[in-house]
Amino acid sequence: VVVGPLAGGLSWSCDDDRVGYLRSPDSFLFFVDDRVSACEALVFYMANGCLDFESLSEEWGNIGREYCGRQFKFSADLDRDAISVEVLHMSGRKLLLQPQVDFSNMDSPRGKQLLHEEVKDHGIIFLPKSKSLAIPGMLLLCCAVICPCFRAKRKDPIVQTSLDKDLNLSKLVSPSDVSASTNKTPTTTHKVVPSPRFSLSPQPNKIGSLQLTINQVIKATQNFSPSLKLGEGGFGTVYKGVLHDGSVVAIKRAKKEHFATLRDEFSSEVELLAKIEHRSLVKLLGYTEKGKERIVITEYVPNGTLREHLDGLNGHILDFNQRLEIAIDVAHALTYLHLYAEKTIIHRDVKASNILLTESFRAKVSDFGFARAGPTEVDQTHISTKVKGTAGYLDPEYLRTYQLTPKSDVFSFGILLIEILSGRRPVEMKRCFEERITVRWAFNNFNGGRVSEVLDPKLHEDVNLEVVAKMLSLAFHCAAPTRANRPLMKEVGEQLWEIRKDFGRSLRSE
Ligand SMILES: Nc1ncnc2c1ncn2[C@@H]1O[C@H](COP(=O)(O)OP(=O)(O)OP(=O)(O)O)[C@@H](O)[C@H]1O
Repeated sequence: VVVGPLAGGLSWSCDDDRVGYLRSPDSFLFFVDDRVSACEALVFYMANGCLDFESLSEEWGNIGREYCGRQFKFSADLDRDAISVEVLHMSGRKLLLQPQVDFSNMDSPRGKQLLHEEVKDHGIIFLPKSKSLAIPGMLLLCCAVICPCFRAKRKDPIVQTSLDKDLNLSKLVSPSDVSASTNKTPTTTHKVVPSPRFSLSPQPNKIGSLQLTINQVIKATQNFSPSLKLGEGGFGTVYKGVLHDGSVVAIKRAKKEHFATLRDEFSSEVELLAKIEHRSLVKLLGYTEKGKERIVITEYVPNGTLREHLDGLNGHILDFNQRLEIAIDVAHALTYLHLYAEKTIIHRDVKASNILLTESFRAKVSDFGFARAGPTEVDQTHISTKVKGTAGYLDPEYLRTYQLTPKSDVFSFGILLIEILSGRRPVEMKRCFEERITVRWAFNNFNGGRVSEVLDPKLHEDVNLEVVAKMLSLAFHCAAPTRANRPLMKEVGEQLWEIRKDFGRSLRSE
């Protein structure tokens, strides 16, 4: 990705790369061959201590250069053994690029935490110069740049088939499915301590509030009538069911032919669903098993999937406000799963076709077939498990290391946010090469100041572009290649709330 040295410039080594740069009293220019990866490269080299810190002296302080459509200001703080990179304001994107992390008191516990955690925020990246932070070489960069293509090559992403079902990816599946690990990696810092605050554990012998016999299920679905079929997923077929009291439910029937392999997923879904209760999560109502039938009964959500609505299949185009509300609902649902359920729950398959919409276009996250309980011990940073999820939404770090944390959901959410804004699927193979990987295409447009290009052309309204830019910026933050650089889901929700306020203000000032 990085080529150099430049004519008349300098260069240094970073793993296998030679990093070229030019510097003058007032400029600092990296030379890379790919605009998209340039910022990632910069962050990567800094994170790995590959910048030539030794030659970094006072004279290097406060030098800047417009770069990637942004203005980076480098400041060496040799006393603190650290370097900061500040993104300066650019016209038109002032708010977006405002520093969001206050480093004024680096001696505070939070300051120390930042110093040691290698935190990147929108406005400032503050990195210790210690090389102990070294992250496995170019893999990180590859994840940022190549990984979307990597996924696309393996599976036609238009099909959006779950990886677990994708034979091409079976090689990626770790033999150790459930081995919890307490191994720490230098980049893993957010420990998840589950709070029992909203524990809603059912009786062990009674899952859900609705106990139906198989015969009642057959009656409710008119013997699994095709006319009541709502859809089909990897684990089974979903039917609309009408109970004797007239209430409507969704009934998911496991496919018999895959029953043996699906048993785990089904029971995982049932166990996890039974423990959660949130308005933006599809509620488990009951579970029935008899012989080779496994039936999950959930709340019926009547208005189709988010993906269908983005495609305009229901004859209705979601307006910007509805899209923002949907993003907020999903963020809240995931925050609940990560923080407030009895155990930390990682959904692992956040995508537009797993977001169901109510009649008033509020979102409910569904499909817990891949969901896993997250780390349970305080010093446990991740669990090691098979890679499961859907091509295009998969966290590259999880794909590479098999280490699962709630940040994998954050990555998928970032991809989903771009999907919500653009209407495009994460990978669209029928488009020209530059536009196939939606996150990359969006990032290019964003950096080129062409925010409006990213907006779904089906949206027939004038949306304040600063609001769109903020949402995009948040999406890219979520989809950072390494989990340490992603926000927590709770923070994502908080930022979306702020964006909603801005959006409201922008409407009032029109
Ligand atoms: N609770 C529900 N209410 C209404 N419709 C539902 C409900 N659950 C699922 N559906 C419909 O059934 C379809 C299949 O759902 P399911 O969760 O089994 O699979 P999927 O998420 O589409 O695919 P996969 O499981 O392979 O990722 C959904 O796309 C949706 O249209």
